[in-house]
Amino acid sequence: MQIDYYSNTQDGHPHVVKDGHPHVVKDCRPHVSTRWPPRDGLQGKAVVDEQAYREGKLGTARPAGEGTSELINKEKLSQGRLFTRSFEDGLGFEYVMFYNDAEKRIVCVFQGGPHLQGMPGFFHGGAIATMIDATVGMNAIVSGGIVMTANLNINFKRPIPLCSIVLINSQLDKIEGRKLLVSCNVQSVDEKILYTEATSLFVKLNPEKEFDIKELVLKSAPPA
Ligand SMILES: CCCCCCCCCCCCCCCC(=O)SCCNC(=O)CCNC(=O)[C@H](O)C(C)(C)COP(=O)(O)OP(=O)(O)OC[C@H]1O[C@@H](n2cnc3c(N)ncnc32)[C@H](O)[C@@H]1OP(=O)(O)O
Repeated sequence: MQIDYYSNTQDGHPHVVKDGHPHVVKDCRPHVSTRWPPRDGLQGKAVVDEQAYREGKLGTARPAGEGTSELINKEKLSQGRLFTRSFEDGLGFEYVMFYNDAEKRIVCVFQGGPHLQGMPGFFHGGAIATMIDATVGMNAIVSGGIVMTANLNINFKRPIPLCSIVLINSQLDKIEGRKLLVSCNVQSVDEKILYTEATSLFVKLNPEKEFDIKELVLKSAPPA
């Protein structure tokens, strides 16, 4: 068995496991300790300035002493959790993903809980969008490495009943340089109802940049 992206599967981090054919992507438990951004076990180029992160400087808009407020303080950052793993068991996002490496696609079996309600009795559109982003995002990550969502287009065709089980079928369509185009649909388990369709664009973070995530945080800081 080969473990990608995260070498430590005991620490509560999400991780990707390649396990023969089809490859299986498992998002590990317990979700309550899942943290983002990842700090341990990330293979390859670090995207976070570890020292700055530990010292709580990562989210500082400007160097201390210039009278600027902290964007994100160390304590709050340390409480970070993967959004889809931030609910109590059964109340939020319950899912497992199966990755087929040969076909570059993921099937996600998703059962949302009652805290994802929008219109009474149906899922909130944002919850559906989150699960779509997580699935196409994982497809892009396992296909291309560290990426961020640049564009996500969703057509909601039918409301999805709360607590029902659905399939999210995701497919890598094209890679153009740093851009990965991934499409997906959401269907009932018997594949008779098409609930949602989506297309997405993911961009691989620029390898020329030294601190990608840090730079993004700093760029996003509101004016002092
Ligand atoms: C790592 C291990 C993880 C392991 C597991 C982790 C946990 C499990 C996670 C599950 C998966 C969750 C997945 C969620 C992922 C998010 O939700 S990410 C959060 C939402 N996204 C964001 O906040 C991104 C905000 N945007 C940005 O930071 C920047 O715009 C980007 C996307 C990084 C791109 O910036 P850049 O690197 O400077 O790229 P840039 O040079 O501007 O553009 C590159 C190319 O893309 C094109 N492009 C860029 N944006 C667009 C756009 N919106 N439309 C069209 N084209 C565009 C450009 O035109 C350009 O094209 P070419 O000229 O090359 O043909």
